[in-house]
Amino acid sequence: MSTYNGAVNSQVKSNSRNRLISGQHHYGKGRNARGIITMVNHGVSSVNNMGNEVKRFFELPLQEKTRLAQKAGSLEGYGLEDTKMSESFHEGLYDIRMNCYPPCPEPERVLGIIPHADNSAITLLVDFGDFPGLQFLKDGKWVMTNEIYKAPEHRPVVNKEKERLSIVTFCYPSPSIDIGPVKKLTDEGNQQVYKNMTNAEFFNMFFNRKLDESFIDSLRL
Ligand SMILES: O=C(O)CCC(=O)C(=O)O
Ligand SMILES: [Fe+2]
Repeated sequence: MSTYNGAVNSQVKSNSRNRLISGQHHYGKGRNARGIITMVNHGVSSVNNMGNEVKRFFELPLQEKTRLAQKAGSLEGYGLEDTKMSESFHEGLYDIRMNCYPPCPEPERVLGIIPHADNSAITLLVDFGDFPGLQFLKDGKWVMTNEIYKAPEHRPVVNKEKERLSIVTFCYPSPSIDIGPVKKLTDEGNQQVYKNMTNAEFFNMFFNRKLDESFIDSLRL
């Protein structure tokens, strides 16, 4: 891990024999704590094949990629039907995104994915680049934990010469589940900061948010 422009760079480290976690990047304490974990030796041998398939996908003609792409307003894309998703996962929802960052001679001018904190409960990211391509900022906010644990804000960056691919899996709780600050945390003398709602209501608010206003502030009580 190294710092760059006030952000923290995290990259997959080379394996040592049987450790599962090669890097735990925690920064801040208590209310400011946040973290990113790098997993190795996980035994999921298909990960490299996935990388090759993603590479093949991004090499398809633009027309073909557009045909399969995510439709506006839908969480689904690349061949999955809405019903398939809910049938397959009774409890939670999983959303997979494949990203391709082609090299750019002027990386500082690339817009790409803007700095953000994911709205998923857990994000699993497989990184197929061999250079640090994901940066974490120090100011994210984690709604469900009453501001005590915060989602790290991050942004992918592009390289001048090399392409980078990633596969990101977002894990969400069931839409009918009630989310809100964990009771134990508000019982400990901390005032509840955010509203309770179902995960479906949270998503509805998220996708209908006003882009010129702070989304996190709209969730406050
Ligand atoms: O591809 C990456 O390194 C990060 C992508 C990301 O942050 C996202 O898809 O939410
Ligand atoms: Fe993200």
